[in-house]
Amino acid sequence: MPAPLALIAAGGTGGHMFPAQALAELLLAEGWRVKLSTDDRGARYAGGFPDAVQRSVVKSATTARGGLMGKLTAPMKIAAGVMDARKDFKADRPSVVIGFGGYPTIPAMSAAVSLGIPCMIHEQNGVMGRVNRLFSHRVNRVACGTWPTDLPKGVQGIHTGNPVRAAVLEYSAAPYVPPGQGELHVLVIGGSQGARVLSDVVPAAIAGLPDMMRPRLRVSHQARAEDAERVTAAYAAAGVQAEVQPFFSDVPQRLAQAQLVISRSGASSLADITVIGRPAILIPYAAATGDHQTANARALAQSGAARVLPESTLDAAGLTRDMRQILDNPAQAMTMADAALTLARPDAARRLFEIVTEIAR
Ligand SMILES: CC(=O)N[C@H]1[C@@H](OP(=O)(O)OP(=O)(O)OC[C@H]2O[C@@H](n3ccc(=O)[nH]c3=O)[C@H](O)[C@@H]2O)O[C@H](CO)[C@@H](O)[C@@H]1O
Repeated sequence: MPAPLALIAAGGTGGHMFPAQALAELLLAEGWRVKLSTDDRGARYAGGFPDAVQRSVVKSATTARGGLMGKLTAPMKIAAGVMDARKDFKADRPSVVIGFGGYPTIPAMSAAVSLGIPCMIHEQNGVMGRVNRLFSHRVNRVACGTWPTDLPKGVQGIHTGNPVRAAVLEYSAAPYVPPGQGELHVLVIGGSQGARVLSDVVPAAIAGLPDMMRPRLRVSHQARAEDAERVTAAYAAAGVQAEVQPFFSDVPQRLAQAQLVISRSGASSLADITVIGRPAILIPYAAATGDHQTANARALAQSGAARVLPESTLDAAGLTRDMRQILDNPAQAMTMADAALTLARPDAARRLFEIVTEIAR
């Protein structure tokens, strides 16, 4: 008998793909076969998936954003995608279908529901996304990465946490070195696509730190390619050593080394920060659907793991003050790092796997 097949559907941003990758890694380790269904945008984030994961790139409704023509043709594209998925499922006979949200999951989730294949969704955020909402009443289980989560009426969620990649787990609860008299490592990350606001405000805030502190700083700043030059110049002008990249492939190591993290509050970024356990200043993306990044950050703020700065009141001087309160205060930094660890769910992938085995046919 061949090993059971799990069909994982995810797409759009890295935010949906990274937790999917974590579950795929565990399923393979447990002897399952895994197939990933995503669209061409999601496929750009599939590089980290193990080679053993089969890939299927679906026609997705993401093109619905492509102006009036895109909107008019979207229903047809979705219908064609569902038909393709139904055909594939009849041939592949997956034992279970797991959706991680995003438009590219519509074909797989629709096909699973209509063919009666056991299926579940994982919602990463503190407010459930549009596509997951569509299916939340029709799947066998709803797993939640953030807790509490704003779910549609009548939907019961199971708190699993957001699974993190194996590379993050390697540094799970790695000892924290609080800020002292030596080098001070600051990691600035904006999510899978970077964040312009961090490039606008963080270098200016760092330039406002005391003369005695700046030469000791070692900043890793993720900036969009188009912002990289001015960010690099701003750090150089402030006499601060900084590495500026559009995407750091070694974020887990950099997190482990950091005395302080400044970040958006995307679900996986927060999962990484809590699993490794580092103090953070969080700047939620105000335009995220349902303001879910503010909801994501709430538990960290309430437990004292992070300071949360709303974008509407963000300014360089205020950020400088918040940075100093952490970098000048090792005991406070240590307390924040410990509080982050109390929210960690390093076993999130395992919890998801348990639900998978419970519902699989
Ligand atoms: C702008 C936006 O709408 N973002 C959403 C998107 O997240 P988005 O894709 O922006 O970001 P997440 O924070 O969820 O994930 C980013 C991941 O990339 C890693 N990383 C980041 C920078 C870097 O240089 N290298 C690197 O490896 C982080 O450590 C993290 O593991 O989907 C998430 C899950 O639905 C949501 O919570 C976010 O609100």
